[in-house]
Amino acid sequence: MTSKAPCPQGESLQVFKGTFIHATHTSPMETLTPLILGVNRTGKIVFIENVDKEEELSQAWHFQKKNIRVLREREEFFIPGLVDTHIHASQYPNMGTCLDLPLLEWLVRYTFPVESKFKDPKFTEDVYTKLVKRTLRNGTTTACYFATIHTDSTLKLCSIIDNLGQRAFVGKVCMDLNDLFPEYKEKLCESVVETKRFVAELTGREYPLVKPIVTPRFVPSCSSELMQQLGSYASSEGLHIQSHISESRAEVELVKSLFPECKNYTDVYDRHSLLNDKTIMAHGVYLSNDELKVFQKKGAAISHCPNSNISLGSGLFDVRNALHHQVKIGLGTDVSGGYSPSVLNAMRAAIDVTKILGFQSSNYERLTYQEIFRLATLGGSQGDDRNMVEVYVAGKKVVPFPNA
Ligand SMILES: Nc1nc2[nH]cnc2c(=O)[nH]1
Ligand SMILES: [Zn+2]
Repeated sequence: MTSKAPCPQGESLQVFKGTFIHATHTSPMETLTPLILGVNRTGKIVFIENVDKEEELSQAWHFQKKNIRVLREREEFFIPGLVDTHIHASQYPNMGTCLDLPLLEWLVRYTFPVESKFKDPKFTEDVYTKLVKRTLRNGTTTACYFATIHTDSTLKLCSIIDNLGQRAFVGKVCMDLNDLFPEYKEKLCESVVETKRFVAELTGREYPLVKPIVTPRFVPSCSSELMQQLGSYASSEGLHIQSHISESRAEVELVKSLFPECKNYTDVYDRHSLLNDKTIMAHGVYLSNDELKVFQKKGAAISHCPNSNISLGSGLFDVRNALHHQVKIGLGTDVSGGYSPSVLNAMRAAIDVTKILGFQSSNYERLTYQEIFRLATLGGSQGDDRNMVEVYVAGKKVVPFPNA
């Protein structure tokens, strides 16, 4: 996206004029008005300038001023696309239901059964098409998806996303332990081989916007051997990693009992090479300050999933404390632990959570609306190195995260 683009003759453009609102590292919400923006046929922004350049631009780019779409003042405005940093595409059939149990029981009773159904190609195509269309309608232009353990079904999700034009990281779920629902798990070797097949096939398809992400489900579902192999594979290939961490008290206790030699939950992932600057971990409600320091040091990010944390009764994640520790934070809907596929809903839930934390301690520094807007946009894009393009607004270079 650059204002210094060349100006080919006769290229057909869509041109818009109006208020633009965005977030930067130094300002959680900045209103730029009025600006004029041109988009070419491939959907690329070719210029953003002050409106006083309108005449000059219309000559350079050969568009007629009567064709400019002028946004209604105070009613219409542009914002960046919303980023959902944690969503289970495969849990869409359960969305809005089945929220009467805490996490570990909820997984066994409702979640593993629905995910098992994705071995059926017809079911896969039907559900994933509806889900991706729904997230796009809700303004999600980028998403980090969990699919299921089924490789071909997960590849189908990728092709649907590519077709519908969303930007995404997609993970084939890896899990080799599941005593409570043994129909839904893989063998250790199968999980690793299938992850490699998934990555190879997806990479080979060269979708411009859809990339793989290595996805161990969470510590209780993965053997130490599986985590080790996934960690070293992700490192050797430079792949992104996603999982869950410290979502509920019972889960944290379970992990403690499974890995008594580790200092804490974060240490388990760290010892298995799963914590680095390409990692995004969902929830983090019960992370200690020591663990947050490790996140900061490693450059790992947290997906704040407030709707899910409340719906499953997991707890309240303290975003302010994590930001004080300089940890990267984005917002996640966590469908279907969260009952809504909308990042706007996640923003509302994040506001509720910060208010509740404010009720609990009088000197708590609540998040502002503007900071929550930044979490939903720029915050969620921080780990995506594909965003590292030069951005010019009205001829001025914008550096979203100068120190990142
Ligand atoms: N919310 C949520 N937490 C998890 N932890 C492990 N799996 C899941 C899941 O599917 N949803
Ligand atoms: Zn989740």
